[in-house]
Amino acid sequence: MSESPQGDVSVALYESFTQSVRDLADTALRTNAGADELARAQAEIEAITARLAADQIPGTHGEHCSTPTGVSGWGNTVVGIRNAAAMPLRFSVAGDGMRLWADFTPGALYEGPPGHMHGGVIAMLLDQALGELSMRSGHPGLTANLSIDYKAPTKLNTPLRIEAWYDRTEGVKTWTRGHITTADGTVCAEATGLFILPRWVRDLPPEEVAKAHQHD
Ligand SMILES: CCCCC/C=C\C/C=C\C/C=C\C/C=C\CCCC(=O)SCCNC(=O)CCNC(=O)[C@H](O)C(C)(C)COP(=O)(O)OP(=O)(O)OC[C@H]1O[C@@H](n2cnc3c(N)ncnc32)[C@H](O)[C@@H]1OP(=O)(O)O
Repeated sequence: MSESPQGDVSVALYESFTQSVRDLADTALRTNAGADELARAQAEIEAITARLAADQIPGTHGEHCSTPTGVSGWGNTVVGIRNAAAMPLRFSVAGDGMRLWADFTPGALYEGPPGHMHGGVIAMLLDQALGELSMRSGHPGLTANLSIDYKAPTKLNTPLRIEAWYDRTEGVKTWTRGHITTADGTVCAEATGLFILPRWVRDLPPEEVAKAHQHD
């Protein structure tokens, strides 16, 4: 059993626990249960929440578990394995760090136009993909600019692929690009991002900056 930063809980158990919470959110959205059943379920959910809240970290997971250059990803709203609001995306990264991708099928929780993904959620996923690629390519930074062209409606409950690749670096500025495609290769949205190594990181000793990475 691998140990988490917070104790002797395995990663697999965190993943499975959080997936159950996600399933609850999806089911809560789509259930046809009547008033009595909803009231009973609500009381049970609130009891579980109170039980788990009896021992919890203050603030956010990232604040609690990060160092200046070692960013904790477990609470991340796109990839966080402990974040029930995250899909979560699971990126594969090319050996040279110059490209990454993830396959996913968004469900009802991510709806904007009926039956379609919310444009803000699309932007959020692309921000993460392009930002994570910036880091994986060895040029970490915060998003300074993200530009998105929405080319075709992005259907829910349909297999999609998100992909990001390296473009170029000029000093502290790195540009990456990416898109979301359907199984037949239709591009639903494409993006360009500018990621800047912030001044407060630039002011760290160079050996600290070189260690910038994302961990559990
Ligand atoms: C906490 C992470 C720290 C990052 C590095 C460390 C470790 C990274 C490791 C892991 C990261 C992990 C996961 C990341 C994955 C995905 C996360 C998704 C990404 C996000 O969700 S992230 C949140 C949203 N994001 C923000 O919250 C940024 C708010 N913002 C700022 O924090 C500042 O605004 C900043 C830092 C952008 C710049 O500030 P600054 O003081 O460091 O830079 P400064 O002013 O010195 O400019 C230097 C040169 O950039 C040019 N420049 C500046 N801003 C520009 C702009 N907007 N457009 C075009 N050019 C611009 C200047 O013109 C100058 O250019 P020149 O040198 O050519 O004159």
